[in-house]
Amino acid sequence: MREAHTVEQVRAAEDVVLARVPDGALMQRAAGGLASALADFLGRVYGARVLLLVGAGNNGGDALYAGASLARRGAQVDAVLLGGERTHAAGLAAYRAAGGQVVEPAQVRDTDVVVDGIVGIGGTPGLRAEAMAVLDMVDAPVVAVDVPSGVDVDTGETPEAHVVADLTVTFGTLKPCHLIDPAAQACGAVHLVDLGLDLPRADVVALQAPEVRALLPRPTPDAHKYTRGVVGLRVGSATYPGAAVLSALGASSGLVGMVRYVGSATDQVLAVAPEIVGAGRVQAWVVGSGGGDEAAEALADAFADEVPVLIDADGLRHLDAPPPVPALLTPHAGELAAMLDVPRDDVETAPLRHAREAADRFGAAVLLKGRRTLVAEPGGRVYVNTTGTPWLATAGAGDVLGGLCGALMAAGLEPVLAGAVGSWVAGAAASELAADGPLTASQLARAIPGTVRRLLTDPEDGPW
Ligand SMILES: NC(=O)C1=CN([C@@H]2O[C@H](COP(=O)(O)OP(=O)(O)OC[C@H]3O[C@@H](n4cnc5c(N)ncnc54)[C@H](OP(=O)(O)O)[C@@H]3O)[C@@H](O)[C@H]2O)[C@@H](O)CC1
Ligand SMILES: [K+]
Repeated sequence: MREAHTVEQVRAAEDVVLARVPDGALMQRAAGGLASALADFLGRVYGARVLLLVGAGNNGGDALYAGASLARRGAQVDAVLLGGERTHAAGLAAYRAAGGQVVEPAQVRDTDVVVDGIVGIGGTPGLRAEAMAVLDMVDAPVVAVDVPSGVDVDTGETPEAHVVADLTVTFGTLKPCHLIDPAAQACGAVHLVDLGLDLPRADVVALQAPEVRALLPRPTPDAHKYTRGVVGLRVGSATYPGAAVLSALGASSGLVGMVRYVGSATDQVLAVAPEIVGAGRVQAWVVGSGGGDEAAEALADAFADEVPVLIDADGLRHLDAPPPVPALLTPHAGELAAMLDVPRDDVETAPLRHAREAADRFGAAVLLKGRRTLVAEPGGRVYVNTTGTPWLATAGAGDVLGGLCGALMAAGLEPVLAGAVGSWVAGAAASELAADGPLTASQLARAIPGTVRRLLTDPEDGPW
């Protein structure tokens, strides 16, 4: 599992290590990792041109020590000191001793890479005018030190100007900005340098293949269809039968023993999945996708069964109070905005904050769909999904996801984990199917069993 810790958690863990290692040792470790990552990024060191943008704090110190290391190995390194007098003194001395040059902004030359050491976890969001001016002058790939300067580290928000990096080399642990959009998009690839920190439990995490594999329900040797769980679908409507079909395909990925369908699209559902049966006892309901005006009644019927419910799309419109059963709500940004009565733009610029707020307000797990889908539990953890491809932004993919997550709930996963595992599997299936090309929602649903099989047999070897 990848964990993202807050600035406060990182500082506390660093303090413990700083108290027991010699002065500067932690920064040397960080800068050593940064220098190696820069060497890998450049492909060569001798003769490579490197431009350091050095801010006033320790982030600039990291850049200077890494620059010194590259200069000693024959790189031509220039540094612009944006912090003036307050530049990290020991880092600057080491840098000069290694042959690194200090230049004025006006002297900035063509370079092979820009190293953003403007500001790290000690910064406030935004970039100051001088930093922006220098960034405007250069046209080269950017490697960010710890975080892309200017982003909000703890929330992943980008309220002001910020660096957009090709690679971010971070230290000790990830921070929320490395996982959560929109800041995550400004990080480029993320490389973590281990500092040996002893860190507490993180509130922002991203499941990886081994955890997903461990969480996936699988039949015991003596299983029968009822012990594996039965999921019920109250989705689709006369107007939107397709949503029922896609939800049914998502739920029929083989992860539960049986799927039931109750609604007005039975013929269409049976045409694609003849194993689906009608009304009866279930361990979880899926309500809402394409439900139109039928969704209100479907929701009330589902609640009456007192089993966990996944509520999507039209079902969310009828939710004005916390659901009376354990629930997973699966809005996209527009639906979440309506649930919280805020503009859609607010949700898109601050997805973490709004997913958490909705989870608290509705007392339910909230899965906010997006490039980086978030699954928040009330007052607790947020799971960030890192699988998937931009091609997954296609009509009906949400219906498939709803069916899949509902099946996982029926199989016994608690709502937040059903959301985290389901979104991981759907993203992984999309990547396997079409990392670089188009896919449709029905193709996605049909790809899920194969992805699950590969994950169960060889978790280290997928394209995830
Ligand atoms: N702790 C450790 O042991 C280790 C820490 N490590 C490294 O240290 C970094 C944290 O260093 P830090 O605490 O010195 O803060 P840092 O991020 O450099 O910035 C603070 C300075 O920036 C300024 N400033 C603020 N906002 C600004 C803005 N928008 N634009 C421009 N300037 C702005 C602010 O000054 P101000 O001008 O506001 O008075 C202040 O002087 C961390 O990210 C990692 O890289 C590693 O070496 C591993 C070991
Ligand atoms: K930085």
